[in-house]
Amino acid sequence: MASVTLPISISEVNSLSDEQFEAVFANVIELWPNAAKEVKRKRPFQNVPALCEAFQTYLEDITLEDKLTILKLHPDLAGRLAARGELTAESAGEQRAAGLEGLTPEQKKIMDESNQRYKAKFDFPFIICARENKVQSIIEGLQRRYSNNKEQEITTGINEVKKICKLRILDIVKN
Ligand SMILES: NC(=O)N[C@H]1NC(=O)NC1=O
Repeated sequence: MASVTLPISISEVNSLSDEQFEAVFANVIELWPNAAKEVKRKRPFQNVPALCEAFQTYLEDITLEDKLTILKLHPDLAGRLAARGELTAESAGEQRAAGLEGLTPEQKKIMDESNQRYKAKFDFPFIICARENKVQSIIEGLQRRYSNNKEQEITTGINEVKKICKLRILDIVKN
């Protein structure tokens, strides 16, 4: 497969082979290449917003089971994978942008405890679009959203996945 040099334009997106499209958009939803397999069939796209919209619609239309699987594929923020350097490149960049690499020991303890408590209640990790937040708003979100019910948190989590997805697409395709 010919490699693709990023970023690309929307007309280049429309001209990619199916295989190239799947490879380029494989991780716009964390560790969920199935989305690109579906969305490639919706080509051609008029513009970048239409491409983003197709991924958002995909996320709305999948089964509850797939939504839960997607939520569970996300790494904890400032968690074990981050400490081991085992995040995807995308997630590592997002966590860095939010300032999560520079937590004080006290903030790290709060994050660890709050992440654990959240996961014990909902059975999936706390998800927030890190690039639209900073350490303080992430910690506040973790604590505030803990009091929601599971249905609310599935909806909120998937909405955050949509924001993460859109920013990842905008890193790939120039507007
Ligand atoms: N847990 C969680 O929110 N993880 C994600 N958030 C984000 O912006 N990138 C991620 O991997």
